[in-house]
Order: sequence, then structure tokens, then C-alpha cells
Amino acid sequence: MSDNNRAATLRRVLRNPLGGLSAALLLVLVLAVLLAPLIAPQDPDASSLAEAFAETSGAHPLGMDSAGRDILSRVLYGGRNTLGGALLALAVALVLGVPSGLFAGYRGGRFDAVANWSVNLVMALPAMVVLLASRAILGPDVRVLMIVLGVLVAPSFFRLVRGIVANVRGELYVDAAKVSGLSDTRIVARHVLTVVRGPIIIQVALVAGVAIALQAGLEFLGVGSGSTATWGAMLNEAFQNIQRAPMLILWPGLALGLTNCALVLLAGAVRDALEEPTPRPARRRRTEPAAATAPDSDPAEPAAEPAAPRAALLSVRGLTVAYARPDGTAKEVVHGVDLDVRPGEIVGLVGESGSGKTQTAFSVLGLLPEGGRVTHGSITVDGRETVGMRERDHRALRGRTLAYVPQEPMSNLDPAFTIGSQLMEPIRHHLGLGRKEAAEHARELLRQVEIPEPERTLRLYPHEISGGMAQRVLIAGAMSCDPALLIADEPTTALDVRVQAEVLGLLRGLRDERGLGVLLVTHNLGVVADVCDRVAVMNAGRIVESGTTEQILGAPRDPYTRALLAAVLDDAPARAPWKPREARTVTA
Ligand SMILES: Nc1ncnc2c1ncn2[C@@H]1O[C@H](COP(=O)(O)OP(=O)(O)OP(=O)(O)O)[C@@H](O)[C@H]1O
Repeated sequence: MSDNNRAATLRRVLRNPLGGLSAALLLVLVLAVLLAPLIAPQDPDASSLAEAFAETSGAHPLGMDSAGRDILSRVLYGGRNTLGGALLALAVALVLGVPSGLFAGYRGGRFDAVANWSVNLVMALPAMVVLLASRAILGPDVRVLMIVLGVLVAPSFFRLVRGIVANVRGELYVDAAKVSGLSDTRIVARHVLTVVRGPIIIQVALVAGVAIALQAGLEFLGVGSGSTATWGAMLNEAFQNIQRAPMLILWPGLALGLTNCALVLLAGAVRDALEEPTPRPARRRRTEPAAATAPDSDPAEPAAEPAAPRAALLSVRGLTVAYARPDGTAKEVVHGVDLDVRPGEIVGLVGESGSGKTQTAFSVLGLLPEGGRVTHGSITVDGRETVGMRERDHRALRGRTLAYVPQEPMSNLDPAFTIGSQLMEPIRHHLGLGRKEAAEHARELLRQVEIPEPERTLRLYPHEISGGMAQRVLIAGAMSCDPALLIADEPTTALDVRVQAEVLGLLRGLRDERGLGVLLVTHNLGVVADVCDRVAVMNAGRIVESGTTEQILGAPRDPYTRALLAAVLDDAPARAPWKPREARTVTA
């Protein structure tokens, strides 16, 4: 993260009302406990039995406890010990967990195996029992307990860092840096630490909360030293006198509650800030000086696309998608895809089953299945970066700018509702139209997708219409909010050849009349030949070739494209070209 990005992230955290409030609260708390010797009215342990349970007064703003000690002084000094203890636990956890996680994730091998085994062992230990046992063996000093706690929570940092680093390790820019002769330390500091920094900060806030709560819990149970003022020890003392002076529990309870709330809210705000997209000029590995010396001979990398300017409507650069495996590693299924769709053009994304077409399309939609995530790259839709976009914003984008037409028309319509109600619901939601206007809009949409008798169709249930008509209904639904980009995933696969031609003709019409941009995911080169202006060919998660339809189908350069074409030709006869509307009879 550059200084600019860091400053931008900090600004985002502070702009977030909860982030700003929790940061301010923590700052006040930390300042108050640091300045305890100046602010506190007296020594936290100075006791005057004559003043036991004394009410609030000018000299003792929060009153006195059961031993006649000033409560404000004890809260302030207690904060020093409580927060200091949490810091100690965190320091131990970070020192043990982060470097070992970095090393294990980056190097793998035997160290990784041993470290994993040790971490599993530590995690299997019951933390409370270990803390109690260590108190019995090592003594009641709260600092010793916090060091033991640090060891117990170190595995959470280890696992977090190891998982992220193992992901980054396979990146081409890391390979390029290695090839250029950078030392492992430089690579880790430059490429790897930047990736793990954000998650570590979030984890620190969460673990600090756990450490404070655990420490307070131990002190509350009387496991701490007792002689040191801590918020937990104050709670313990207050609880013993709950009948006589119930207010005693308020101040340490409030201090603990506010600190933990602030830490959790701050962690959330940091996470939100890091998830908000930061404009990235291009995929890092291309600007990396080391990349120039990297072996760039991978035939899978397209030659022309990287230099191409980004399209205004949809531009995908360096998209990498990975799925988390149960063992914490990740399986990369899309490896650095570049793709552009301009207004008024249909771009075919072709490739055989499993080549990564759907994963690419779902990444654009922000709808990757559970476990899948975009690990690298940038996707802009209408100029807006969508990688890392909040779900709420993505949803709004899907409703207005982006639309989707799925493969199975029938299973995407709810059999329990009429076509009309299914079409009108999103229209009413997104456009805020009343029932009557929405019905009129739905009728108009059905007319546009060439459905005869739209009025009657609105009243029909899905089982009463044909597959072709269902697909047209879905296209009508997708067009309901006048999107700029349509993503169609095998929209004709489930249809017979004649209906296929009609649906493709419909897409072509929408492109020509509305300037709609379409990303058409298909494995069918016949469909590509029919409607696509440009084509990108995918194989094993990479774009192997892209260009105009004439270029790709007429003079394919890549052996994989040639093999795909040969397979189609082997299957001949090819389907007859699409005919204009007048020459067809309406099916469905
Ligand atoms: N949920 C998942 N978890 C793990 N891997 C997945 C998951 N979904 C897809 N994959 C993997 O991602 C790769 C690409 O799948 P994708 O669905 O994008 O292929 P496709 O080209 O669209 O194929 P198809 O035409 O059959 O849908 C495949 O190797 C698949 O095994």
C-alpha cells in the first residue's frame, strides 16, 4: 500500500461514522490511561477505610470503593494495566504468528508442515485451563498470564497470514520478481506484506478485544494478582459488594464495554475501508520492473489485449478468481483474464466446459458462488470499479446497469407466480413504479422481445409457456431497467435450433436499437458466428486468443482455437445462418 493509499484508507475509516466514533473513543481512552498520573486524583492503591463506599464528591468524582480507594484513579490506572496487558498479549501473538505465517506460506515445505502441526496442537488446548494451570505454575502476575494468552492466540495470526501468503506465492508478479533476482526478504517485504497488512490490522483489533475480555474474566474470577488495579479486579471487588453498592460495577463495566465495542467497530470500519475499491491503474505485475525480465513466453497470454485501452462499458483486467479449499489453500480457476465490451457490441466468451467462462461472468456480476472470490485484478462497469465493491452497491449496479440472462430459462422462473408478477416485481422495486405503470412497462417489454399477445402472456404461469418464450421473458426482465450491459450465460443452450436463432436475433436487435453491450458466454462457435462482433477464447482459466469474429473464426492463431473450430467442423453440418424476422414464423 502506498502512502497515498494508506492515507485514503485512513480517511475512509474516519469518514465512516462508526469508524470515526470508535477511533475517537479509543484515542480518548488511551490518552486518559496514559495521562493517569496527571489526571488521577490520587494513588490507585491509597486507601482510607473511613471513606469506604463514599459517595461522589469533588475530590472523588466517581466515589470510593469498599477499601476506601478512589474509583476514578483505579479506573485510570486499571486501564493502564488492562490495556497494557492486552498489548503484551498482542505483541507476543504478532511476533510468533506473523513471521512464522509469512515463512510457512511463502516457503511451504517442511517448516510449513511442522508449523501447521504445532499450531493445530496449540489450538486444540483449552485456553482457560492452560491459563489457570500457568497461573498455578508461573504465579499470579497478570503480565505472565498475558504472555501465555499471546502464545495461545498466535495461531490465529499464523493461519491468517499463511493462507493469504500461500495465495500470493503463485502470482506471476512474485515469479517475475524472483526471476529478476530479488531476495526473498525483498519480495516478502514488497509484494507479500502489503497484501497481509490489512487483514492483520483487523485481526489485531479483534484479538485485542478478546485479550481484554479474557484478562478481565480471569481477574473477575480472582485468578489475577489481586494486588494490581485492573478493570477485571475492580469488577471482582464490585461484584462482592453488589448488594451494598451496586454502582461500583458500573465504571469498570463501562470502561470494558466501551473499549471492546470500539475495537470491534473499528475493526469493521477498517475492513469496510479496505474493501472499498482503490483505483488501480493496471495490474501490478505489468508495471513491475522485474516483469520485463520475467519469462513472458507463456503462449496463453494474449499478445494484443494488455496494451488495449479499457472499454468504457465493461473492462476486465488481470482477473484472477480462486476458491478456498478446506485445508486453507486456494484453487485458482481464472488466471489473469483481460476482456472488454463496448456499447453496441456483442462479445462472445467461448471455451469448452470448465474453461472458466462462467466464473469470469459471475465475477463481473459480483455473484461468485460461496468460497469463490476475486483475488486480483480490476473490473470496471460503466467506469466504476466493482472489485471490492460493497454488496449493496453491486446489487444496485445489477439492477440498473448490469443485467443477466441465465442458461436455464424454465428453472429461473418461479412456478408459483404469473409471468406478469415476476416481471413487475423488479420493475416496481428498481423504477419505483405503481402497479398500473409497471404492468404497462411489462407489456411493452414483452412486445419488444416479440412475444405475441403480451396482455395474455402476463397472466400465464411459467408451465403454460414454451422454453423459447420463457427465455424471451427472462430477456424482457433483464431489459426492464434499461441496462447498458447484458451478461448472457449460454442463453440458447436449452433451446432448439429454431428458437435459438430467434433469441439470438433478439439480442442482435437490442444491440442495434439500444446500443446494448452484451457479454455472451457460450461454448458454441455457431452462436458466435451468428451474433458476435468480437470473441475471446478461454482455455483453462486464461484467454488464449481474442479479436474480431472474422479474425478468430477465419484465421485462428492459437492451436486451442483451431482445435475448437475443427471440432465444430467435424460435427457438421453447421446450422443455417440466422434469417431476418420477416422470413420467420414466430415460435413459442
Ligand atoms: N464452487 C466451486 N468450487 C470450486 N471450483 C469451482 C467451483 N465452481 C467452478 N469451479 C471450477 O472452476 C473452473 C471453471 O468453471 P466454470 O464454471 O467457469 O467453467 P465454464 O467454462 O463456465 O464451464 P461450463 O460451460 O461447463 O459452465 C472449473 O475447473 C470448475 O471446476
